[in-house]
Amino acid sequence: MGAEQYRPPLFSVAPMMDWTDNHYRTVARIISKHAWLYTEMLAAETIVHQQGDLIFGIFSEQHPIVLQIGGNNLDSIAKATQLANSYGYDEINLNCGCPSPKVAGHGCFGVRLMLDPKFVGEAMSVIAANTDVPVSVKCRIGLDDHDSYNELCDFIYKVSSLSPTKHFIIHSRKALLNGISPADNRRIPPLKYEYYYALLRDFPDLRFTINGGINCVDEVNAALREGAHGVMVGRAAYNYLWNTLAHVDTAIYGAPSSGLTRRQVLEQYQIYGDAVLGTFRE
Ligand SMILES: Cc1cc2nc3c(=O)[nH]c(=O)nc-3n(C[C@H](O)[C@H](O)[C@H](O)COP(=O)(O)O)c2cc1C
Repeated sequence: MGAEQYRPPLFSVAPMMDWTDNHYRTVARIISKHAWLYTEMLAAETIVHQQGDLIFGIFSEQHPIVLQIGGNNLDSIAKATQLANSYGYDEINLNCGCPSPKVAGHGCFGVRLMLDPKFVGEAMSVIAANTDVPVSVKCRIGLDDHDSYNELCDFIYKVSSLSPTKHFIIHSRKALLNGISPADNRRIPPLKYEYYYALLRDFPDLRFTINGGINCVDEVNAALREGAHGVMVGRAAYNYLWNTLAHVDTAIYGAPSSGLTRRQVLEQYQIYGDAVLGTFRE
């Protein structure tokens, strides 16, 4: 699909390990019908090992929903994508941004993949060959000393020319692989939105979602007015779930909001909870 036909989500909730799980996504979807929801990163090897409901675990209607895969083994990535097919994800995303020592350290994937754009191109081609839905990459603007705008352009250029990837989500700070914690890696390296906006200018045929430090619907709208193709919100969509999501449908999509009160949201979540409990045999 060419980028001209492909429209990235205007608003999305970021993948967040242990946070954007099935339960979070269920509540988020009750509040907003339009926000795109990303799963936590699921390692390709884990998907292949566990297979099926245990790992994907979508019990409620959560569309539009994007599966984020992590990994560096092409066979596992291919198999994980095939296994995901019957769960009807709306897009498949590859994690090229995680700095955690387990992932980018001895796992050698996550943000470490930014050093090997050729491999990312191959991985994205493998994902695209095994799914019918659009594919995307979520990355940082660089890592350690590899933090020049030229290096970021080189990554985007190679991945997009070697694969059908037309959509990149840019967490607009670099990662530091010097042993600082993942939480500090979301706080210490400064945000450089100028890199993001330069990509919009320099790659007009691609689509870019901005991410990092965007904390409320007003700031989402401001980024869209600046020309962002899409805006992804992470921590604020979790820590201030109601404030962030209750107004998204009207403010961003111009659609009626769910109009539900907090109590009604909780009641609907309870119905879902009861349905899940009903699936367990005593
Ligand atoms: C608890 C937590 C877990 C995260 N897990 C992931 C993940 O699995 N995959 C990923 O690409 N990013 C992950 N991130 C990073 C977010 O997706 C996002 O890029 C980052 O928080 C910056 O956006 P924000 O400033 O809006 O929070 C995680 C962030 C947090 C806070």
